[in-house]
Amino acid sequence: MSLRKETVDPDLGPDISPAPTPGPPVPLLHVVAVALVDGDGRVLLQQRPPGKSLAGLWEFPGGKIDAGETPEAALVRELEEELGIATHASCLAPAAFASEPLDGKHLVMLLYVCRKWTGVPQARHATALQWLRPAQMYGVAMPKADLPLIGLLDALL
Ligand SMILES: Nc1nc2c([nH]c(=O)n2[C@@H]2O[C@H](COP(=O)(O)OP(=O)(O)OP(=O)(O)O)[C@@H](O)[C@H]2O)c(=O)[nH]1
Repeated sequence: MSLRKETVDPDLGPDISPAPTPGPPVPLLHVVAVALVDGDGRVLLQQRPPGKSLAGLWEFPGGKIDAGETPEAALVRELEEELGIATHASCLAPAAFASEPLDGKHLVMLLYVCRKWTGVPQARHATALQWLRPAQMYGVAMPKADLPLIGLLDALL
């Protein structure tokens, strides 16, 4: 027996979303990432290195949030580790998020925008770096979770 109440909102119409299916809980993978924006409105992408999952794809710098870490602290740490640049939590503006199944888990990725940092980004972990305007990202090979973020950045920046 379905416990769902069948309602028809006159403005929204019937709720046609599938009933939630009971199943094992899905582990969430909490990730932070950033659109670093330069003075010309271009955003930094880095290429995932061979040997890592999704190798060869272009992504926003960032990584997993460690246990006990705030998202902002994780991003400041990742930017130092991956690119050798320094920024502050106060320079990270929440912008968008991605939610996508990934390798048996469910990725929840918080995307920030940052326009202020010190140092010149270096590819310490990535194969390569490139600066692109959001409109130029539509043809770039990026992780599936990132694709809805391109249009959002295009509208935002
Ligand atoms: N940084 C980043 N990760 C992304 C993006 N899109 C996306 O699906 N991911 C996924 O989010 C996860 C981030 O993990 P990661 O492996 O980069 O994290 P990490 O730097 O902590 O690496 P490590 O655990 O190997 O040390 C990966 O599964 C990656 O594929 C993105 O735009 N940026």
